[in-house]
Amino acid sequence: MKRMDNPIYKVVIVGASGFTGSELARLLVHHPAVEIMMITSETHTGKPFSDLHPQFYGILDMELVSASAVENSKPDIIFLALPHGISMDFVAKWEPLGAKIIDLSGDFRLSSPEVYENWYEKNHSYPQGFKNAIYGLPELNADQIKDANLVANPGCYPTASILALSPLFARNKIQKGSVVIDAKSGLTGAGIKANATTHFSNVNENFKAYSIGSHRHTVEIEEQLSTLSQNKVTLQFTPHLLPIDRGILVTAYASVTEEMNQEKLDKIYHEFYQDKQFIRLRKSPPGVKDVRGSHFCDICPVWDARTQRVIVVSVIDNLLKGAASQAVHNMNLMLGLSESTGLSQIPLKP
Ligand SMILES: NC(=O)C1=CN([C@@H]2O[C@H](COP(=O)(O)OP(=O)(O)OC[C@H]3O[C@@H](n4cnc5c(N)ncnc54)[C@H](OP(=O)(O)O)[C@@H]3O)[C@@H](O)[C@H]2O)C=CC1
Ligand SMILES: CC(=O)N[C@@H](CCC(=O)OP(=O)(O)O)C(=O)O
Repeated sequence: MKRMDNPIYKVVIVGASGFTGSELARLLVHHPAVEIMMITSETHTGKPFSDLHPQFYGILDMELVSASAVENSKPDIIFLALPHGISMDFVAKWEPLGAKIIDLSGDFRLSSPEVYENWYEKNHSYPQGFKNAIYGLPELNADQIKDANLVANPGCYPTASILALSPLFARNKIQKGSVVIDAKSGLTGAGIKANATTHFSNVNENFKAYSIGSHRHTVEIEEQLSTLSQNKVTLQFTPHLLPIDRGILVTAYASVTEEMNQEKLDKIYHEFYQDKQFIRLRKSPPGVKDVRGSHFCDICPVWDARTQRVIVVSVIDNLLKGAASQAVHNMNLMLGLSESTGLSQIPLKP
């Protein structure tokens, strides 16, 4: 039920036929301060949304329209749930419309077009966009997000990795060059289109690393942790593909710059996240099902006295805290709403 005493903001989901687009719809359909005014797809224009995503049958049967219809629609918020390399053209075209734009792709997450072109190995068609884009990780950037007109929603692996290590980097407790991030993602991280890598028989009962030493999320994590610590951070990041639908589990390893013990480590994490309602600090290592379907990031920092290293485990749902619910959190901040509006889902377990 929409609250009629609140303004109802009009939102558009561009790329609603995909995984993050459909998760955005699931969150926004019951969000008390917004109305979904338009959902777009180029491939499925004219079809009811619930034909593509039958979980919405009788709930959101609205027809998908071409993205070109956005120009005449005067939305307040535009979510771009599009592949990187595609979003940038829509941002360039639609910034003058005056709507606030939340881009779920990687097109504006990095510090400059040059860094983007280096890691994404393609030209950037709208370098001017970098000037206005704010990195949309609410736990670190809430104040800037509130005033932003263009938010670059973080990548899924970077969300889990940055949140796992931020308390230590913010206090400059990490020894230079010591960080190793071992990350595992469920298959929906690869988007809705099947390919050889995501073919059932290549994934089922299988488990493998990919993009070793070269994944584009490496630089996204490095840049954010460098900004936080005001020191240039270089780290190793290795993603793996898990034979599950959704969920990311990160295990991060690091050496520290001063004497440490478990109590001290816990204190650092509790102080850093004390007012962050979607971060849950855990005493035992969390599993991906502990956060599935929710906006939570569960984190368990452990001091390994034998090796004198920190081991931090963090889990998120890649489609939610790693994408759609993070985008809604950003929207709440941009509209001056309570941060948790529409984000109170309890994780789905078993
Ligand atoms: N999946 C995840 O866990 C995460 C994804 N992201 C990012 O979010 C974005 C969306 O991801 P996801 O939902 O998984 O992707 P999907 O592949 O599931 O969906 C992307 C949608 O974009 C639309 N699209 C593709 N090309 C074009 C085009 N040229 N013009 C207009 N629309 C187009 C497609 O719709 P149609 O063909 O119907 O037009 C498609 O449904 C990506 O940038 C991704 O990297 C970020 C964090 C996590
Ligand atoms: C499992 C899987 O394939 N994951 C994707 C990352 C998903 C994501 O967040 O990608 P963007 O930065 O493009 O938004 C990958 O490794 O490319």
